[in-house]
Amino acid sequence: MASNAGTVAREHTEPSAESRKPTWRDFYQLAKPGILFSNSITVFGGFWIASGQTGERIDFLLLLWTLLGSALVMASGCVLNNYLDRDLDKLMTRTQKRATARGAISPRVVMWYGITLGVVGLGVLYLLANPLAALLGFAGLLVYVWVYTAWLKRTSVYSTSIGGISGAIPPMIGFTAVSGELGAGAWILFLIMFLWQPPHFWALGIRRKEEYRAAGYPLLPVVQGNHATKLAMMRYTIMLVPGSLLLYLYGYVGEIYVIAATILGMIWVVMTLRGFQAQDDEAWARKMFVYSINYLTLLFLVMVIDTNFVSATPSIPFERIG
Ligand code: HEM
Ligand SMILES: CC(C)=CCC/C(C)=C/CC/C(C)=C/COP(=O)(O)OP(=O)(O)O
Repeated sequence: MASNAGTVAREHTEPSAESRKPTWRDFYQLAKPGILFSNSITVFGGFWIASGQTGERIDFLLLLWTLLGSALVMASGCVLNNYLDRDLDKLMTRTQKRATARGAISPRVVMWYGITLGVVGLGVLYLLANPLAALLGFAGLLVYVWVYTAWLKRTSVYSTSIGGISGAIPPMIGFTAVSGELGAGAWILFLIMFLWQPPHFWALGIRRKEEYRAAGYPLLPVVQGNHATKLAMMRYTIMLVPGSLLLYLYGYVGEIYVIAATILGMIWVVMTLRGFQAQDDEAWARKMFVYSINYLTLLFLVMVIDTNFVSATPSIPFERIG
């Protein structure tokens, strides 16, 4: 199936000499900047709520190093993901313009670009944050590049859920950069991100099911169909509501967060339920995908605004203290 589709895709999309020329923009895009930005929001969230528990000033220099180090490590993961997926990325409209799929940059250069980003990023985390933050970065990289990209994405319907472990690590990096240990807050943020990712990705999977099928990826919508995928999405969005409230139960955030997280989560559950009556699954899935990103951004925004700062030291920014 995959090889037939591949022949068809290649016939229509053989890149011209012009499209083969690499640009600086290609190198930038290989790091998947949109995904880096959202993941950095979660690093920031982890850093901020851990800072709330220390009773000390926010260490803005440490914040800067943590954001830089984690962004470099995540960029490394994205570049290496593009490197490893360059054959199948040719077969999907969504991905075939990537420099790796067009053959615009030599695979060796891309591989070394990814490795360099990773080594520098892990070095920044190790030397300027702490060894635990670096270790988590390394674990995230390993899961994303090796377990998800090189292994499960091509072979298993469980790739999305297990790959979600890597996307749940960035807020833990932010948290441990401050605390130096894996406190309850780190695990709760892990849980929130772990539950958020499958509905985020399956929305896209339903919308682009035929592309994924043609490329040969055993994604849930491809293997079990839209209905089974909607049921699975519902399980995750429902669990996300109580999951997100654990931050309040453990004293990291206040009541404003509780109200916002409940409303945001319930909207997502209702949207998921509406999927069972949708006339047009692709249109519904597009809305679900957009909402997943808005949900994540708003949840972390409110989390940061309503962080409980345990100390009444007036030097803490925004005076959201005590
Ligand atoms: C198992 C984990 C994940 C999978 C499989 C996944 C999959 C994807 C895919 C395939 C796209 C491309 C959409 C397109 O080109 O139309 C995408 C976009 C996006 N993802 Fe995820 N994602 C995951 C985790 C995350 C995480 C952890 C974040 C952020 C915290 C995130 C944020 C985004 C954002 C902001 C976009 C849109 C921007 C862009 O396409 O550059 N994703 N995701
Ligand atoms: C600490 C660390 C390194 C964490 C990794 C964080 C990270 C980059 C999470 C995002 C996961 C993601 C975008 C998966 C999509 O890959 P895909 O291959 O399904 O997407 P594609 O088809 O667009 O390439």
